[in-house]
Amino acid sequence: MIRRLYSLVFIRDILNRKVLLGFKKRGFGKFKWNGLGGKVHSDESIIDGARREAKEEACVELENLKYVGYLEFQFEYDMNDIMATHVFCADEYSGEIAETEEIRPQWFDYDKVPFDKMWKDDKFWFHYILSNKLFKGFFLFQSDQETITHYELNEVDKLE
Ligand SMILES: CNc1ncnc2c1ncn2[C@@H]1O[C@H](COP(=O)(O)OP(=O)(O)OP(=O)(O)O)[C@@H](O)[C@H]1O
Repeated sequence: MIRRLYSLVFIRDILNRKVLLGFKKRGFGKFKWNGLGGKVHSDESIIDGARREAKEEACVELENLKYVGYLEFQFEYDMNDIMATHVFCADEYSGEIAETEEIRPQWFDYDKVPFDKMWKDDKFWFHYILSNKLFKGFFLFQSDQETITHYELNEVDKLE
């Protein structure tokens, strides 16, 4: 079994109850809204990977990242491969959020998150992002990348 490491980052505007999502213009998850993030490189820590992706994808610099969730994704077309995704939140940032060739960033009200244009698992765990709870989950998708065959999801007290 191969576990590949990924980061996924949600920037929150707590005061105005908004969350920043990015519209993916190319690659895996193309034309879906998601957090910022991507593959963790072999020469960096997971949190540094999260910071790097936020900068690369939306030109934003993040200091205080909170580790909030761990998600594993598996697809029936390759049962030997697991996408091990470490999910982070950030409530402050510096720099100016800007569109890049990969991502079009946009703020969404907490109650207008576009779940119908996101990965199908997102609506199961997104409430944890908005309520400051820690979570762990596993989602098995059919090869169409749209149908969830099986999932497990739990709130946890701590993440290792
Ligand atoms: C299946 N259900 C899913 N639900 C929610 N989020 C999902 C996801 N599956 C993948 N993700 C996230 O999507 C990003 C892909 O990253 P990805 O574009 O492959 O990485 P990276 O930017 O390094 O790639 P390239 O530079 O294009 O090679 C990464 O944050 C990863 O955690």
